[in-house]
Amino acid sequence: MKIEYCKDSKTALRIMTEHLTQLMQEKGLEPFNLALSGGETAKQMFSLWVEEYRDKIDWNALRFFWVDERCVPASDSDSNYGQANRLLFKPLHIPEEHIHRIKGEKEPGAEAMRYSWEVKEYLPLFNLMPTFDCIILGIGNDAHTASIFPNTMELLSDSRSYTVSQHPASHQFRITMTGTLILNNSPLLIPVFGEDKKAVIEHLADRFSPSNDTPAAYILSHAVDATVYTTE
Ligand SMILES: O=C1O[C@H](COP(=O)(O)O)[C@@H](O)[C@H](O)[C@H]1O
Repeated sequence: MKIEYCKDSKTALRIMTEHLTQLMQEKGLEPFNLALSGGETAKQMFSLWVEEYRDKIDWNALRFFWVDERCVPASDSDSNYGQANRLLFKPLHIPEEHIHRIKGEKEPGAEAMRYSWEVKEYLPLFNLMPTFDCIILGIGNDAHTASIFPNTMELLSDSRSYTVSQHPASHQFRITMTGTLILNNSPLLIPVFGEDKKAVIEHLADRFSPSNDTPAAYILSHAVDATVYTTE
């Protein structure tokens, strides 16, 4: 695991995006299967991509999938897909057939199974499980990642690809990629910023242990190729 300390969040997102374009160039062949996260960090990233990367990324080569989704309709301001659609896909005219969304409006258990199948159908397999060309992960101020929270640690080693989770405070249902799929040989790019995350960031380099037993610590300790982009 590497940590890149940058002077501000925009610089961190630019360096992360250069890493993404390098991965795209290395793969060469289309399509490039990218899993997106949601939340505030993703909003900043989408705005930057539209402002500065409109002509610098081969958008047509990308196929978009999600790390997690809140179980709400796409029109809800909480929807991770809705946010990406408004801030990225519409401004860049991304074709609908390149977007593989999790349907947050459907019954969560059935949708988690359906999406696991959709991902399996489109992606190459590694260790009999789908593998993405890149996963952009987020980390919350409680050290959750994807929608795997400190009280749903069992989802880190769940053998399914996607399953149902629940936010510990709001009790909102979520559909999340499991730790097993996150760790299935995909490069992980992880932008993490903000005053409210300072305490989490301080522990990012620490190994997963009984005294550091958070979802983020588990993923970062087990990943073969993970880079965190943060501020000084
Ligand atoms: O709820 C979520 O939170 C995490 C972190 O989001 P942020 O707002 O702290 O940037 C995000 O990665 C995840 O996709 C989202 O559903």
